[in-house]
Amino acid sequence: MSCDQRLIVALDVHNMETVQQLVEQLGDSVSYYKVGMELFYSVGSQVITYLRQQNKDIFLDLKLHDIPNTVGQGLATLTQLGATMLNVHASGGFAMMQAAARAVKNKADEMQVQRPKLIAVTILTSMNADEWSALGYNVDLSQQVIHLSQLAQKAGMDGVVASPQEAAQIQAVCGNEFIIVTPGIRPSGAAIDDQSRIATPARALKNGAHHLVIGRPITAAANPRQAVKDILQEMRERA
Ligand SMILES: O=C(O)c1cc(=O)[nH]c(=O)n1[C@@H]1O[C@H](COP(=O)(O)O)[C@@H](O)[C@H]1O
Repeated sequence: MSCDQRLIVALDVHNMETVQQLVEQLGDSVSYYKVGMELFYSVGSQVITYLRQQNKDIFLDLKLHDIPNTVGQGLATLTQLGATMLNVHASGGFAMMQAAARAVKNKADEMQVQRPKLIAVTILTSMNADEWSALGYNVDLSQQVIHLSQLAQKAGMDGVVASPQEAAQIQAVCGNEFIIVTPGIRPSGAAIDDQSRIATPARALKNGAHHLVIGRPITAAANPRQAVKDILQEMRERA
């Protein structure tokens, strides 16, 4: 089974044994993995070293959100790990995103390595309209996703994380080169879990997503390799 760079499998587990089992089981069918808070807080940078040894691309998803200096310094450190892509929260603001972009570029230049892509999370895919309005913003959720995407682009981000439901609008205003990463992907019939703004893999790709982040529909499946195979099939047939 050949892999597809558009699929990023979220390794939301908390020990190296499970990581190794999954990566071995998925073999050549997956070339891109996401390491998030659960795994990174549990095992630290050894997972990055391991995935690099396996020649995998890595999205290190730690969603930094703090004052510009703190985020910049944190990202400079993370840049040294050699991940393919890093992220921050767009709601940290324009100056924070600028500081983030600058810090990653400076560190990569200093180390003479390829600069990791840096993307901004717009509004979490778990959030629905009711939860959004409870936060007190007087703007439509999807409008805010578009606004944050434009702000992120202006601040020098390479792309955004958004739901597949907003991908088409983001592409329309930010262009084809701007990377759109969509979690909230559920193959038809799969459990929705804590996600809200979801779509199938095929729909997400049609809407313009460059990468699909998929976790539990693969990692919690009885047969993760078969789950990947089915998802890849769906991506190819209907994309
Ligand atoms: O930045 C992310 O990756 C992310 C942003 C977002 O808005 N929603 C979201 O679900 N994610 C991540 O994407 C993954 C989705 O996992 P599943 O819901 O299991 O497919 C999780 O690791 C989340 O941390």
